[in-house]
Amino acid sequence: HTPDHVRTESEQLEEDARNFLHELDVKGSEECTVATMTSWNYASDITEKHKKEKAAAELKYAEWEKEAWERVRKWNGKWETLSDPYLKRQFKFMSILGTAALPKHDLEKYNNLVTEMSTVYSTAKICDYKNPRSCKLELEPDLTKILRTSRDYDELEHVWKMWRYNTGRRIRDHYKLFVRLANKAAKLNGFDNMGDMWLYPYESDTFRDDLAELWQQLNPLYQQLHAYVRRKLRQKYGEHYVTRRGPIPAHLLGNMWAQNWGHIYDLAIPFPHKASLDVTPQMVSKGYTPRRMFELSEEFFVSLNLTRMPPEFWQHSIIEKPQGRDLVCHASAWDFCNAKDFRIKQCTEVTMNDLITVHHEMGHVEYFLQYQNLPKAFRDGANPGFHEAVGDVLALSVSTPKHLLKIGLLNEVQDDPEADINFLLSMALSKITFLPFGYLIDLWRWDVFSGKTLENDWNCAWWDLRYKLQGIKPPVQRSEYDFDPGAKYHIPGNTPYIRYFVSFVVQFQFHKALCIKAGEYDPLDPSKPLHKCDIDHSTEAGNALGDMLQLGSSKEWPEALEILTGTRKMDASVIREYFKPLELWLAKDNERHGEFIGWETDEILCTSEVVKKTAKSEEGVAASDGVVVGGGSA
Ligand SMILES: C[C@H](N[C@H](C(=O)O)[C@@H]1CCCN1C(=O)[C@@H](N)CC(=O)O)C(=O)N1CCC[C@H]1C(=O)O
Ligand SMILES: [Zn+2]
Repeated sequence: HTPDHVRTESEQLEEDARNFLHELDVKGSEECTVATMTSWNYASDITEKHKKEKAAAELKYAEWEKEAWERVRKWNGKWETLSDPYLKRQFKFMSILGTAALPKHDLEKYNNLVTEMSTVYSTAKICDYKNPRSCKLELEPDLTKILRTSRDYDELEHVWKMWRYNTGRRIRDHYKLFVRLANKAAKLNGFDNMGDMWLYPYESDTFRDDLAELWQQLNPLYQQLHAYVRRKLRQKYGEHYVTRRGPIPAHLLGNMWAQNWGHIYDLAIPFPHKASLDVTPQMVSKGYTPRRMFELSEEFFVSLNLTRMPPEFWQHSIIEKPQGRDLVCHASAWDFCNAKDFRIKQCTEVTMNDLITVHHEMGHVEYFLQYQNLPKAFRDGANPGFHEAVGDVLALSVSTPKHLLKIGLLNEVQDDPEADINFLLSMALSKITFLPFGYLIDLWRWDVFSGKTLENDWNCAWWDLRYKLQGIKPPVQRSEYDFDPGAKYHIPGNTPYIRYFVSFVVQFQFHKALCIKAGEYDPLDPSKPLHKCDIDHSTEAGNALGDMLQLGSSKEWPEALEILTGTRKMDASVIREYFKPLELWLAKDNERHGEFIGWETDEILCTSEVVKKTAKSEEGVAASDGVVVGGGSA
């Protein structure tokens, strides 16, 4: 036998590879902690000082990434011969350098553009419609509250228009430079453009086709819901504003981007004499606080035998909007790469919608916790869509009337077909309405990165997609003077978006698998339909979910999906099964009202000219100059 100190050559190579990767892993995590901390400081307190510190830290981190990448490259030709797939996969991921491949001055410009666009978005304020002297309204909580609660057509139009005037329009030129530098970085990484580089984590060369197929399967259900909601909005606002066969004006849907129509549930509820399922009033009357909302979410994870939040989480998270300073209020979850410090930053309001967002963000942290001991190269979702799905899966259980009764937010559950339709409609107003939006954001961006959409067509290409997929239109005509994509966080924030579309499909596949494990769903038992399942306190379900989350990105996502659900493919039939009773009801209801399914228009939604509007005509200019325009009744 060979003495144990004499290894074969391949065993020696494997031993060296392990030591090499471990050393990079330790150093990489330390560098990541420093960079993340300065990013947190900027995002939670936007000042010149924090911006500078963040810019410096980003350059320093890029230097480390470049050094690590050059050391990995020295293993080219060797790492591919390793027998252990776990090691090979780490080398594969670490062979992609990212934007750090840019020359330093380009990278500095790129980073500053992203920070500048984010700052414009996060600090934008507009003048109040009713009181044009007050010009300090912010997106959170002011504008989201108006979009949620106002039923004043003109006030909604003012807010919708002015938000875009003070955000998207102001970063259009930044974005031009950003796209060029992003594509330069992509090419340095061997990709044709940044859109292709963004799809790399999905490890599939049929990914775009698979997405198109999913949308085809889901579009019919969306069209039925769209027709039904259009009728309800026509009843509310009149045929002049909401026509029988036309697209829906985008500012009437309860949300600044028309991505979630949950806040117009009161206008659309099918059976008004049945209990409303928006438990916001109960949350307020029971004295819910943001802290209580986070603890409620944590309790759900713990009831599934998943991991509790560490002390640092409660110590350092920001869960209520701090007063007296600018910050990025858009909710986010943070992993500080040290298996200790995990945070959420959220300007939480006491509403049901925010309770769902709390679960969404906590889902990210739970994933961070489940894979915290993996090598850094594997500390990601199996694909980015999986990361977006974790919290939403739990929220599917929390949203059920049965669960809301359990936690005292409903005092009775009516178990009858009409109550069922009311519930399914409330779910569809956030889950089905989101699908075309979740798909089109990166359809637009992929075409921008690939050059298929030219700079002069950016805004009208956006409205083509918004019209074609969502069946909505801008309340006022748009032009290439505007840049409406820039009014949505993820564009200035440079966060890919297709992950959310993937999540909204796979979260129902996860839900179904977990409900079977929890004994809460049985396809053959009509008393246990998928939409009534609540997995809370099921350790079988929790352990199965945990087993998948612990893989991080160490396995290709079809394998991770198979471990949990038994299938290797994204499958739209599960979300359609969940909403089946509603789909049948909508088809009948639309038929009964002779509703036109789909939309058409001969309006020009967006002109390709640059129609420059003078500031006066656009802004609710302060009354100090005596002329109040666009501000409604003085
Ligand atoms: C409210 C939520 N904020 C994002 C999220 O939580 O995904 C934030 C901002 C961008 C990335 N991000 C993170 O927190 C990441 N660090 C998570 C990770 O680690 O991958 C969000 O943007 N959502 C939720 C529903 C649809 C979409 C929207 O609101 O349009
Ligand atoms: Zn998310």
